[in-house]
Amino acid sequence: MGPSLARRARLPGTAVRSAAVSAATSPETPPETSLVPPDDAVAPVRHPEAPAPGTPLGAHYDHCFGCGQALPHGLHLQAHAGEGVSVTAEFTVKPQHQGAPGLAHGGVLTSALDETLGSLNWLMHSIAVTGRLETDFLLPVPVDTVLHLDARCTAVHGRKIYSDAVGRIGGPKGPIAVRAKAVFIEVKVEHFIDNGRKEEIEAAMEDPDQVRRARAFEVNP
Ligand SMILES: CCCCCCCC(=O)SCCNC(=O)CCNC(=O)[C@H](O)C(C)(C)COP(=O)(O)OP(=O)(O)OC[C@H]1O[C@@H](n2cnc3c(N)ncnc32)[C@H](O)[C@@H]1OP(=O)(O)O
Repeated sequence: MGPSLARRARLPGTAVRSAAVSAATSPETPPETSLVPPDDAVAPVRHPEAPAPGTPLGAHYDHCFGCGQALPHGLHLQAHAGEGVSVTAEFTVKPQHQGAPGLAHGGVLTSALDETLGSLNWLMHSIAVTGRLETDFLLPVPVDTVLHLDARCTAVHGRKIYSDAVGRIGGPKGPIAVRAKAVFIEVKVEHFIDNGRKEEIEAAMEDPDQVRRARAFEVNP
């Protein structure tokens, strides 16, 4: 039998060293923004026309990796509006989401958290993108598991929207398998129009369904 992973000798050249130059402190890279809201941050405000608690939010864009139904390998995450600025969501881990054999890939779990956190913006009628997202992986998540996600916005400071989320397994009250904190940054719709690939932007803007067209960019009609 081979050595256990823990006992395996370190490969040549893989000794842990501290980086000589930190990308975060190089002149071109802005410093990391804290995930803790500053003291003068304000409470998030639920938009008066936000969907009532319990309402399914549906997919904001058919081709979204997180919630779209058009991608067979996507997460097909189903989110529901909660009280205040909160959402719940479910994501079932499928074989195409594996990292280690039979277990969900960590990046996929982070995507599920990102998508759930992103849908909070719909309740505030703001358009925002993920600026920073930090995930703690607490339990392995096997294939076929339903991940029960719960996200809430905690504070707003200028364009910065602070939020956190947990993902539980074994039921909505089960143990926390993953949790995340995030800062989303409010943007204008031009963020997508100017940066997205032309084909998809044009197709989304030509959608005759006004709500679907608006939701592709999470802009409330
Ligand atoms: C339609 C919705 C789909 C939802 C899908 C799920 C969510 C996603 O995955 S979105 C995709 C992933 N995210 C991205 O692609 C974003 C890429 N980044 C960018 O485009 C830009 O860096 C962007 C827009 C975040 C910020 O750029 P810019 O508008 O120039 O911001 P800038 O004026 O420098 O900063 C504004 C504030 O935000 C803060 N900030 C900027 N970037 C970040 C960041 N990455 N992390 C944390 N804070 C940040 C700044 O410190 C500043 O704070 P303060 O007002 O206190 O000084």
